[in-house]
This record gives sequence, structure tokens and C-alpha cells, in this order.
Amino acid sequence: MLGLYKGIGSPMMGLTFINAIVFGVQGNAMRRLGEDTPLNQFLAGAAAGAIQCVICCPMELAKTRMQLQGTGEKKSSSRKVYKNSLDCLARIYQREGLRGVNRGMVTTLIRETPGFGVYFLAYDLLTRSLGCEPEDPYMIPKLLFAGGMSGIASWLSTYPVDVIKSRLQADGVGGKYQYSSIMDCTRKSIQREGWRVFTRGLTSTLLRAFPVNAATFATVTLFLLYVRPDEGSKDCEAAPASHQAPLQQQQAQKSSL
Ligand SMILES: NC(=[NH2+])NCCC[C@H](N)C(=O)O
Repeated sequence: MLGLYKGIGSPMMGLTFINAIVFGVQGNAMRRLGEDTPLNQFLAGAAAGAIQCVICCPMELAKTRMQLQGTGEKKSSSRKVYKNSLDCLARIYQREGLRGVNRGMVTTLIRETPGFGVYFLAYDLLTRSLGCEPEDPYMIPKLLFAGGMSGIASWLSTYPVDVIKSRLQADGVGGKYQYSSIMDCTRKSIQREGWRVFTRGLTSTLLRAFPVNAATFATVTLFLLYVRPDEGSKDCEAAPASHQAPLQQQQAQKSSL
């Protein structure tokens, strides 16, 4: 049973910092962009997604290596090498330097930059269309639903890249390297397993994404409402009605973040 929790240390340590970076960067980016438009919601989210990769990539590398520890083909690799996630990253750094610790960084950036853009855009559009007002008795269920669906939309939008990223970060466990590049990994994966390879693990990812992101977005939104009651939860002024496109006119309502 404990095997199901292999590698949990890394995301537990990393997600606190990642969420702090994500919501801090997104809020500041929205203030700098000035107008609360769907495009700016996407851009601010994408900026946050790109910046948090600095932590996300090594965190997921450690998680992947801890989960695969003891599964290698060679006897020497099957014994427990890493004591914990930090020890895992330290040993990778000793062996392979910064390049080793940042293995999978390019695919992580390709996944997270648009992924977080979709994440925040979906949440903004859903909370506006559901009418998440502080006086609404159903505000919390609406926030939970919007957050969960935003997490699902985000993972669906870039999941194929996650499959490749995970394979690149797992490459070499057991002493055998299979891939020479992102394209090589993509080509070999399709050749061996067909296009369905890009849906492997998708169900479990989506089952996890809904509750995690429902809780994350609802908590952040309610916290911001609590600490900034007079501002509502608005970070920046909506585009002036005269300049708003039809979609934006429907969104004169406040953003939820
Ligand atoms: N790669 C993504 N789709 N990221 C957006 C969702 C991020 C969120 N912290 C999660 O772990 O679900």
C-alpha cells in the first residue's frame, strides 16, 4: 500500500512554492497588463506557468525517479539508491550537474506555459458565466466546480506533452537510455504504441485534477475575498465597455481572482 505513495515527498515540498509563485505571478501580471480580458487572463497564466517550471521540472524529475526506483532491469539499479526526493536531486546533480537536474525542462515549459494559460482562462470564463458573487449562496460549490473543470481543461490541453516529458525524465532508470531527443522520444513512442500512447494515464490524471484544482482555486478565491473585501476580488479594471468586444461585454462582471 505504501508503494502508492512513493515519491510523494517531492510534490509535497514543491507544490507550496509552486502555487505561491503561480498565483503571485498571475496576479501581478494581470495588474501590469491592466485590462481584464480573456487574452490577458491567458497571457498572465502562461507567464506564471513558464516561471514555475524552475521548481516544477526538478520536482517532477525527483518524483518520477523515486517512483521508478527499484524497477530497473539491471540488478545494480534495482536496490534503493535514493533516501528521499532531496537526496535524489542531490545525487542527480553530483552525477549529471544542472543539466541532469533540469532534464525534461523544455517539455515542461511546452506543457506548462499554454497549460496554465488555459487553466486561468477557463477559470475566469467559468466563474463569470456561473456568476460567482460573494452574496451568492451557491458561490462555494460554483467555485469548486469551476476550479475542478479548469484543472481538467488545463491537463487535457497539453496532456500529450506530459507523456513525452515523463518518458524523458524516466529515461536512463535501470541504466539504459532509449531517447536522444524530444522528437526521438515522440517518434519511438508512436511507432511502438500508436497514437493512443498520448492518452496513457489520462484517466488517473483527470481524476486527480478535479479535486486538487477545485480545492486550490476555491481556497485562493475565498482567501482573496477575505483579505480584500472592499476590492471584491478584482485585480484590475475590466476593459472599458466602449472598447469591449461582444464576449468581453458579457464579462463586465468581476474576475474571481
Ligand atoms: N500542466 C498543467 N495542466 N498545469 C495546470 C494545473 C496545475 C495544477 N497545480 C495541477 O497540478 O493540476
